[in-house]
Formats: sequence, structure tokens, C-alpha cells
Amino acid sequence: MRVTALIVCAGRGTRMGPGAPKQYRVLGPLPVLRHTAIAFLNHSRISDIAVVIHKEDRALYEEAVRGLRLLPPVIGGATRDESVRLGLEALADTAPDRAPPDRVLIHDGVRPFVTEETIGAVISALDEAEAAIAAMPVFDTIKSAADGTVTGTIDRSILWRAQTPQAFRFPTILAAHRAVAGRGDLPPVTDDASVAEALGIPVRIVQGSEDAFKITTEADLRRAERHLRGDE
Ligand SMILES: Nc1ccn([C@@H]2O[C@H](COP(=O)(O)OP(=O)(O)OP(=O)(O)O)[C@@H](O)[C@H]2O)c(=O)n1
Ligand SMILES: C[C@](O)(CO)[C@H](O)COP(=O)(O)O
Repeated sequence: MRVTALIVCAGRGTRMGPGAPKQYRVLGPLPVLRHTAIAFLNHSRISDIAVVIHKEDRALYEEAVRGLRLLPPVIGGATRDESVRLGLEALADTAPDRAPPDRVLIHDGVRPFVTEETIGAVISALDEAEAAIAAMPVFDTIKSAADGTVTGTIDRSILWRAQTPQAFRFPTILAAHRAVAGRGDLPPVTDDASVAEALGIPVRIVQGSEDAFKITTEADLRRAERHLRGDE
């Protein structure tokens, strides 16, 4: 069985502020992306890895992954879901040299601390399901509000914080992304489970890890440095 990790890294990291895109920022001794790629390279059930990059980041990418055995990078698009779809199409278009993957794990390149356990768990979940995502329960009290005033308290027992990897049987997610591409009648798509949900495909929840937080802001990068040092 071919299990491919599709690592999306074509964003601009605007919430991080000025400087190199966050996926190429140095975290400890290595670029963020290199940490992430190594986590998947070290997993015995991952067959290969492809990274989706921004068209202006080729040099940054080549430097960050120098010496790592990866599939050729794919140029992404203006939105995360477009980058994913372009990555999936590239994986589909590898015949006759290589058959498409059986399973694909779509992962944010800026979640470097993905765990071996979570990678294995989302892969295994696909034995019984077409889709499975890493997620974490909600521990805070969640409010709705309008004009700065609370309008209610949301039942947090039904809420989960979606993470990545988000794992799919490859034909399922390829068809789903193709089906929703360009549809203006759907709510904004911020993860790949949303694409599957839009088509009524059941998505299993798999326990993720608090360590697998997404690096979005400067504060997250500082948190990641502390995590790497073992200070949290
Ligand atoms: N057009 C895009 C947008 C995002 N991503 C990737 O999707 C992941 C999660 O997205 P996010 O954290 O929002 O990254 P950015 O879009 O770069 O951040 P911002 O919204 O702050 O610009 C990141 O690894 C990012 O590189 C992508 O491949 N293509
Ligand atoms: C895919 C994701 O990381 C799951 O939580 C999240 O949806 C990315 O959202 P962003 O708006 O691109 O940061």
C-alpha cells in the first residue's frame, strides 16, 4: 500500500508578520518545514512525501529540504484548498512511472511537532473509514457574541479542534476536491475534512496532540522554540 504525505507550504504567513514565510523560519537548528518533513520521513508507514510550495519559494524550499528524499515539489495556489487540489492532481498524474497513492495524509507544513502516534492512528483509521482527521477536545468555555456582547454558550462536548494530518483514501479526496473546486455556494473551506463533509463523506476523529499546534504567529514560533528546548 502506498501512503503519501502531502505537506502544504504554499502560504505567505501574513499573520506571522514581516520576514520569510513561516514554513522557512529557523526553529532551533532547522527550518520549520525540515522538522515537519523529517517527522514523516521517519515514519515506517509513510511511502513518500510531496510538498506544495509557493511559486516564489523554490530557492527557500530547496535549501530547507536539501538532502532529503522527497517527491518533486508542486506549485500551489492562492488558497489552501487550491494548493491541496493541485498537490492531489500532481499525485494522480504520475502514471506510468508510479501508481497514485492508496492513502494520502494532508498536513500543514507549519505543524512540525506532529507525533508518530498520530500519523499511525490516522493511517489505521482508514481501514474502516474513507476519511480521518487528528483533532483535540475543547477545554475552555466557548461563547457566541455579537457587537461585543455574549449571545450564548456553546455546548463544548460536541466541539473538536481540528488539526492535521487529515487522512483520506486517495480517490475519495481527489474526487471531492474536484467536485467542490470553484463552487461559490459552499462556506469557506479551511481544511480538507470540510471538503469531504460538503459531499456527505463521514470523517472519523482521531486523538491528536497538543504538541501538534500550528505555527501561525510570532508567539507560536516562540512557543515552538520552548517546546523544542523541552521548556514546555
Ligand atoms: N494558499 C495556501 C495557503 C496556505 N497553505 C498552507 O496551509 C497551511 C496552513 O495554513 P495557514 O497557517 O493559514 O498558513 P498561511 O496561509 O501561510 O498563513 P496566513 O493565513 O497567516 O497568511 C500552511 O502550511 C500554509 O503554507 C498553502 O499551502 N497554500
Ligand atoms: C487545516 C487547519 O490547520 C486545521 O485546523 C486549519 O483549518 C488551517 O486554517 P488556517 O486559516 O489556514 O490557519
